[in-house]
Amino acid sequence: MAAETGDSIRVAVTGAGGRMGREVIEAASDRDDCEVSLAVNRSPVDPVAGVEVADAADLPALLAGADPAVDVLVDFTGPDSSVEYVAAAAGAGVACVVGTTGFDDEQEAAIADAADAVPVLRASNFSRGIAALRRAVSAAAAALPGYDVEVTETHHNGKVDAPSGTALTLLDDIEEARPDLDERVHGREGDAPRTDGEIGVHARRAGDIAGEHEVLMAGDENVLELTHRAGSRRVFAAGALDAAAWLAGRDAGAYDFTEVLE
Ligand SMILES: NC(=O)C1=CN([C@@H]2O[C@H](COP(=O)(O)OP(=O)(O)OC[C@H]3O[C@@H](n4cnc5c(N)ncnc54)[C@H](OP(=O)(O)O)[C@@H]3O)[C@@H](O)[C@H]2O)C=CC1
Ligand SMILES: O=C(O)C1=N[C@H](C(=O)O)C[C@H](O)C1
Repeated sequence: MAAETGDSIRVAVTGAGGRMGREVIEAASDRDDCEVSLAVNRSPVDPVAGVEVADAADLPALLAGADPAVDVLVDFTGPDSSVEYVAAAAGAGVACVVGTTGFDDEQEAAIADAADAVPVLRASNFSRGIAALRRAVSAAAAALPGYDVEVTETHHNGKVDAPSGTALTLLDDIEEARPDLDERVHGREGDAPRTDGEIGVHARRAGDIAGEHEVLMAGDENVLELTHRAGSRRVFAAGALDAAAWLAGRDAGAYDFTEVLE
């Protein structure tokens, strides 16, 4: 793998005109282990950090004709487009790092199918801090049976999906540690007393907040608040490129970001 051999991997970026696409391209320009050899976007955009951005409709042909070949595609777009881009990469034998969130079950399955053909690493959050938060939340949930749990996420006012993919991942972790918690209640209004088995879920949208996640656990006169704040989107771009360098050259299959951090 690049990190072990010292070689630089060739990365294709989809959504190159987006918040994260731009961050990934800019972050890659400061690294020795990867270079962006292909960037695409649905709508026309000017070059990003000196990288020309092609029409996303041409991605299959561009991947097939790339010489040298692209090693890893990095995708931070939207669910319907992400499925298309990952299928194009799989068809071209290109590994995929997928950061897009908001997939429905059918779209999740389509992304998973690509792992039959190429290495696929999908993560709702590419920050090391959230990986640490997940471990802390799982341990706390297991250590505090019967406690009430609430999850709150806060993001910039341009975020489309709610709750965040990270919040959904945290909810999965909590429910695995606390099987008695089996109902997700999204917001509250009117006459809405807490019921047994529920986890409250809240999504806030404001300013250009990169991403904050808080898990509250309360019971027996104890209150536990576990919180992660991303200082900027650079955190996620760095993690995604770390994942790309780690994934390049591996066998086809589904991989997890926690493996990259080991
Ligand atoms: N896993 C992680 O660590 C992180 C994940 N994310 C996720 O990445 C995704 C993109 O976030 P962000 O960069 O802020 O979004 P933006 O809206 O800023 O960018 C989206 C980019 O993808 C393109 N795009 C292609 N298809 C779609 C589609 N169906 N819907 C929306 N955009 C599309 C857009 O092109 P065009 O402009 O032509 O529409 C745009 O260039 C989100 O799902 C977000 O949750 C974000 C940060 C970290
Ligand atoms: O849309 C964003 O910005 C982010 N989305 C991801 C999510 O939905 O969890 C990750 C991060 O919180 C930023």
